[in-house]
Parts: sequence; structure tokens; C-alpha cells
Amino acid sequence: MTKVTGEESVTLDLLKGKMAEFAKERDWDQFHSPRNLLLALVCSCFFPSFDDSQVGEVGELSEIFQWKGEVPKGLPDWEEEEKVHLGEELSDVLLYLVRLSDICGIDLGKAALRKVGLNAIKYPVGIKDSSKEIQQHQ
Ligand SMILES: Nc1ccn([C@H]2C[C@H](O)[C@@H](COP(=O)(O)OP(=O)(O)OP(=O)(O)O)O2)c(=O)n1
Repeated sequence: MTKVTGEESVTLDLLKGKMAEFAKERDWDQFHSPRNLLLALVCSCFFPSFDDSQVGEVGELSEIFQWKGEVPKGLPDWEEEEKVHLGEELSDVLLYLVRLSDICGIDLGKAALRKVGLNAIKYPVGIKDSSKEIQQHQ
């Protein structure tokens, strides 16, 4: 795998390439089907390779926040180790999502930009909605 320097700018295309390379080097393209990738994201880890956990990556991410109650933005009270762990679980979700999009032939960046535009039309500025009511109670 090409070395990650930490200095290159991170794009969805870069991550897509890294995941494709990662899978090819291990002969794991056979496991990276749309269904398997979706299951790895949201429910039990289906991959026959290793993990015996019954929790998908979104579940692992949720577990970090479980029982903590609401937490302040920026996570000021969290240990550095917890934040590193959070970054890892967020990354797992992102990486599987990028890979799933690639395998399905969806340009995720373009699709997301288009969706941002659609959201702006659906929710015009100044219109009251339920998410604003939630914010008011925070
Ligand atoms: N068949 C696989 C297995 C793993 N991965 C990659 C994508 C994820 O970024 C990460 C997931 O690896 P694990 O299933 O080992 O999950 P965790 O890293 O979360 O480990 P754990 O569940 O022990 O916390 O590895 C992958 O692309 N294809």
C-alpha cells in the first residue's frame, strides 16, 4: 500500500483509492460485495475473515456515546485516548461508506453535493422545523 504521510489533502477519491488498494492486496475484493459492506457498516460483522463481534461499525461508534448522556460539543472532558478511539470508529464508518459507494458505482462526493442542494430547497432559510426545536432545548 502506498504510504500515508498525513500531509496529503484527504479527499473521498484518495480514500476510495486506498480502500481499493487495501482490498486488492489482500484478495478481499471477493468479500467487498454491496451486501457485505452494508452489513459491516450497520449490523453484525459478516466478513468471514476475523471479527467475532456482533456489532457493525455504526454500532461500535454508538457504543462510545452509550450511557454518557448528552455530551458538550468539542468533547472537552474526554481523555485523549477516547477521542482517538472515536476518530477510529468514525473512520471505519466513513471507509466502509466510501467503499460501498465505489462498489455500487456511485460518485459519493457528487451525490452528497447534490443532496446538500436538495436539502436547501426542501428546507428554505427561515422556515421553522423540528430540528430547530430540538436545538432550542439543548
Ligand atoms: N474485510 C474487511 C475487514 C476490514 N476492513 C477494514 C475497513 C475498516 O476500516 C476496518 C474494520 O476492521 P475490523 O473489522 O477489524 O473492525 P475494527 O477495526 O473496528 O476492530 P474491532 O471491531 O476489534 O474494534 O478494516 C475491510 O476493508 N475489509
